[in-house]
Amino acid sequence: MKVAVLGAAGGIGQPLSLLCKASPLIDELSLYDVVNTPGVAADLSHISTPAVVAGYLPKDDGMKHAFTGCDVVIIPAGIPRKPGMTRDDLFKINAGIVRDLVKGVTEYCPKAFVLIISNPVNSTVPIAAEVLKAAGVFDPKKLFGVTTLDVVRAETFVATLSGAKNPSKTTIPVIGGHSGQTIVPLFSQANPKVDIPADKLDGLVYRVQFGGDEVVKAKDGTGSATLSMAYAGFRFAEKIIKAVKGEAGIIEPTYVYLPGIAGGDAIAKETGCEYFSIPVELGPTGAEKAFNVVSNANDQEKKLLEGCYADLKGNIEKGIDFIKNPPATK
Ligand SMILES: NC(=O)C1=CN([C@@H]2O[C@H](COP(=O)(O)OP(=O)(O)OC[C@H]3O[C@@H](n4cnc5c(N)ncnc54)[C@H](O)[C@@H]3O)[C@@H](O)[C@H]2O)C=CC1
Ligand SMILES: O=C([O-])CC(=O)C(=O)O
Repeated sequence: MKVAVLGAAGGIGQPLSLLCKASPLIDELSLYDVVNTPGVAADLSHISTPAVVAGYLPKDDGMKHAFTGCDVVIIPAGIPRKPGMTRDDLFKINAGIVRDLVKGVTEYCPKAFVLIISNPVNSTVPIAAEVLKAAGVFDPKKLFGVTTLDVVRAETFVATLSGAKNPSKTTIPVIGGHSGQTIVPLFSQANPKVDIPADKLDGLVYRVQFGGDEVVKAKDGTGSATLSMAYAGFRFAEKIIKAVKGEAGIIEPTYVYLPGIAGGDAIAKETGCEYFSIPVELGPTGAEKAFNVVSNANDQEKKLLEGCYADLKGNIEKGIDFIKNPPATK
């Protein structure tokens, strides 16, 4: 199992690489960034776990060496938000970064599972899909927008009300996209059931939708969530790796191209969105089945979903357009 982290020297990349190095499921860890990967790799390589670590920079065919033979590619490369910015404000810089890295994937590891963390996820995943399509290697079951941090936040914040001792033992579908009102937690479908006092519900939903802003504000100009994102990114990557290795029954929400996944067409029709975060069952070939939790949303959640669709469709179009009609100066 060879895993690459692209943007490995960054705020997310370093702790995510640490978690990968600590995992007994990974044999080879490839760290790629435009800066500092030799140092990060040297540091991690002293940890006494099986994974063999190597760091690469763009020079000396670094991309080729870093990507070749990879089974899983995790992409947290790109700039983070500062206070006052939306995730969409990151598009100008991060769209081109994701495009170029995924072009590298098409050349050197076209069969890899690709996990996109770089924001705006609502648009960077369609960008990745268009690049993979253009190269004739798009497998929708293998491309994922990582929305696990929204799920992790929902689990954590709901526990402050329910008093659950281990927040991660409550399953909460968080669906839609990964920004503001496109993030829709379906607390009515929590398992085990959670009782949320009516006067607390709006505040709880808001906290899940704008949890990222809470961290951006607290970090006061030095970046956005990195440690919780590394945790969430590793949690999702580990689930993919376990599914690939044959573990059955793994289900997690993730942002996927719905028409390419069993059960996805009906959800795309109902939501009007081709890309959507939805619980999917993971298996050896990737996202094997999408679960239509949208149909079971209650009235309050249906209202939230209307707000989600309105924003998400534009974000998806913007990503697709970036590849189909490239701006002259990018
Ligand atoms: N999906 C999610 O839930 C979350 C996504 N994010 C996003 O993750 C991204 C990274 O955030 P941080 O790690 O905090 O940023 P950072 O600035 O600390 O690290 C980004 C890294 O990417 C590298 N990089 C830039 N261009 C590159 C290229 N062409 N090839 C390889 N590496 C390149 C930089 O050198 C840097 O080391 C941001 O876009 C942020 O918005 C952050 C938190 C949650
Ligand atoms: O808020 C941000 O910009 C980073 C992010 O996606 C999150 O923390 O959910």
